[in-house]
Amino acid sequence: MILLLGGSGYVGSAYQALFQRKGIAYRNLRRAEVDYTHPATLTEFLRRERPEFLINAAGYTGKPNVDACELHKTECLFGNAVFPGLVAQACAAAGIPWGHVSSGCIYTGERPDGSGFTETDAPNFTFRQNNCSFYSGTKALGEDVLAGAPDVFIWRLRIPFDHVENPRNYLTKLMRYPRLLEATNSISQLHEFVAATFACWEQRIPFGTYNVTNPGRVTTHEVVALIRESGVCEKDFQFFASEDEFMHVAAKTPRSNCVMDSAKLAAAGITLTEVHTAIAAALRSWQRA
Ligand SMILES: NC(=O)C1=CN([C@@H]2O[C@H](COP(=O)(O)OP(=O)(O)OC[C@H]3O[C@@H](n4cnc5c(N)ncnc54)[C@H](OP(=O)(O)O)[C@@H]3O)[C@@H](O)[C@H]2O)C=CC1
Ligand SMILES: Cc1cn([C@H]2C[C@H](O)[C@@H](COP(=O)(O)OP(=O)(O)O[C@H]3O[C@@H](C)C(=O)[C@@H](O)[C@H]3O)O2)c(=O)[nH]c1=O
Repeated sequence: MILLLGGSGYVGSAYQALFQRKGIAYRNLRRAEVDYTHPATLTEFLRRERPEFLINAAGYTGKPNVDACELHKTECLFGNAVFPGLVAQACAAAGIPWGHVSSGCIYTGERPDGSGFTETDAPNFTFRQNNCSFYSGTKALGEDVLAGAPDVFIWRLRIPFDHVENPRNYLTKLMRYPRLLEATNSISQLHEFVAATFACWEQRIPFGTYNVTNPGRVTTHEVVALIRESGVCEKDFQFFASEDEFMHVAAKTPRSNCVMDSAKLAAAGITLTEVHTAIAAALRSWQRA
């Protein structure tokens, strides 16, 4: 049995859909049922139920976006930085291997030579640099807390999108925001992300940190062009003149926009679709809410 934490959330729901499609036995544990954020409760549960693998898709994101984390710092720090450490302790005590959903939003920009950040590059959008949102700072701390933990995958998801209209879906966001920020990003097709991360366990690739983004990079203008070509939304998309204007008008805290390199995962034999192709495919099978 696979134990899923946070399975009722946006990312967790995609894991549930994957397991149901593949006929994999899993259990979605909810805090309301068993308070898995309480260390002794989680350890006891793991020792009793003995899942073969645990996926931590629980965390604090802020809704509708990370701006909300600036107002809920205690929950954000606990959910993203303290809680992963508690899961690590419980899994180590019970001898359960596991995977943690982290975020690529602990980077900004690209490498000095223009290439994407690899897993060996230190995050540069963190409390250490004092340039980040509270959310990104806590996600980077969560990775710090897990440094050296045994038998854990750290999977970096970035700005998820798929074919289903949803306020959390990047494509929906771009269609609904009154004005857009021009940026270059590596992003993750949500269903490819959950399939690729579970494949890490199924194929028993080495534990460690993996960037799980669709290969390549895409600009906001390119995504908008794909949306318009698809016919899903033909509105006249408006852009901010600069990041300063975006920060002044639409955001409370800086956003991570960054390019990531997913070659480590590919070298382990797990591949995702090239990013423009994946966006076009999502738009081709677009499902309205
Ligand atoms: N959505 C995104 O854009 C991205 C998300 N991520 C990461 O993926 C993980 C899941 O995100 P997402 O699915 O969007 O989040 P959601 O808010 O949709 O779901 C998170 C789930 O986590 C559980 N949970 C446990 N502790 C907390 C807490 N302190 N605060 C809030 N929820 C908690 C809840 O489940 P219950 O109460 O039922 O147990 C909740 O349903 C997070 O770690 C996030 O940082 C990474 C990159 C991008
Ligand atoms: C608010 C806003 C954002 N944007 C841009 C900024 C950025 O490039 C992109 C996403 O910004 P948002 O504010 O929607 O999303 P944000 O909350 O920053 O999204 C993040 O959520 C957390 C949970 C993560 O871990 C990230 O990977 C990412 O998905 O949209 C606009 O173009 N216009 C807007 O009005």
